[in-house]
Amino acid sequence: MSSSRVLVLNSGSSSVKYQLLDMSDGSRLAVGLVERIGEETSRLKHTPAVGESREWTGPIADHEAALKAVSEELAKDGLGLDSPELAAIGHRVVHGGKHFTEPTVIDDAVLAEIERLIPVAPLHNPANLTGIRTAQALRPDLPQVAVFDTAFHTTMPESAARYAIDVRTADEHRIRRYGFHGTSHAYVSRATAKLLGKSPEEVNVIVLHLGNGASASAVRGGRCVDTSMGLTPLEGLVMGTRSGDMDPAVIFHLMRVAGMSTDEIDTLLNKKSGLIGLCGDNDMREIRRRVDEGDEEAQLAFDIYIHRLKKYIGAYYAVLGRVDAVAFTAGVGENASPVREAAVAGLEELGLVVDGELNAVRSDEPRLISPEYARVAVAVVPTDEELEIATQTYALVNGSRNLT
Ligand SMILES: Nc1ncnc2c1ncn2[C@@H]1O[C@H](COP(=O)(O)OP(=O)(O)O)[C@@H](O)[C@H]1O
Ligand SMILES: CC(=O)OP(=O)(O)O
Ligand SMILES: [Mg+2]
Repeated sequence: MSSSRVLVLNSGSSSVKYQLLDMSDGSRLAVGLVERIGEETSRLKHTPAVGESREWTGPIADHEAALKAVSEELAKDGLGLDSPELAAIGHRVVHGGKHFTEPTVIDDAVLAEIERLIPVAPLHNPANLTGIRTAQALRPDLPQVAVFDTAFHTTMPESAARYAIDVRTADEHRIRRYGFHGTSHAYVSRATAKLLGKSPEEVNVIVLHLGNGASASAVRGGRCVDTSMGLTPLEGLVMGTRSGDMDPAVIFHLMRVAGMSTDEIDTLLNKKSGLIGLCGDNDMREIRRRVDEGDEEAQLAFDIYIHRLKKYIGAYYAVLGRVDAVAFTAGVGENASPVREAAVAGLEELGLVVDGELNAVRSDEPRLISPEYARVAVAVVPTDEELEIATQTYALVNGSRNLT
């Protein structure tokens, strides 16, 4: 029997997203999500390609229990992890440091390196590790592949990757800018070139990945030359719950003047800042609803979000020199037309214009939202991290690296 199926696991801090794909034709056999892991009201939603979606709510204590529940759901559709048709399991791993520039078959040394990087990705790498270990226990015979968020950004020049701090201290503690969401930036920059009818080598693209976590990247001819996240996924844009850029002296001030501990400040900046810290909501739908009702707190949060986004568009325009396209992606970028409109408003002199009618269209397809005359294409390009992880995983276990 041919084995062309790949299971992709994207384990987040309190969720697991998964997809089972048949790589002979790229079709999805099942997709699903377990959220609120560790709470009493964990929720599993499983959607097979054939048949109805199933939902289940109840306590799922940890990522190990979540994966076992996923495996049971798959088995009900005859798609269990014991299937001989499964070729490999692909895992999203958020922090791969400087070392991992390519998808990698996981062995003990790879696991040890992912574990060593926990201090710089405390929300993400532990969940990724549990996902890998549980999957290994269920199918010890199968290749398990790690696809790193950081890999696409390893092409950044030193001038973009280094912080201007003492070189010896930085080297000793491996402090540099790694960047994240790389799988999405890679996929979306290639899909944007395709939308323009060009090859990735021919185009310069600014990718704006705006989900709950958010990051921007500058991609020159298919290679990342700068990105907004740094040592950890805290730097850069305003996010759902993370502050993004700020004067690092804010931290000393909070320690000295507010008497806060390191852990308290970590929680403040990662979980209680960004949109939720500014207005109490981190969901852009809710923020726009409040803005439309004249809520000033929500309006200010929106304005701060847009101001930062616009600064990065300008910065990456300057880094690239010539820009062929600006691509919006992820939950906010794909759905929130007011964010897209506001982010490029006033940038006509840079060749950036959004057409109101095109921007209002709702679709799952990659599409242009700039008028034909515009010098720079503005596009909405849905990301598909799971498909990209499956493609890279399958290519690696099959010995070919041809990505489309
Ligand atoms: N229709 C919509 N309008 C505005 N924002 C949306 C819409 N749908 C989703 N979002 C935003 O997308 C976010 C989630 O994006 P997603 O890319 O799934 O993030 P993550 O992978 O980080 O969980 C939500 O927090 C919400 O703010
Ligand atoms: C790296 C990162 O921020 O990921 P996510 O958006 O999934 O939290
Ligand atoms: Mg995401």
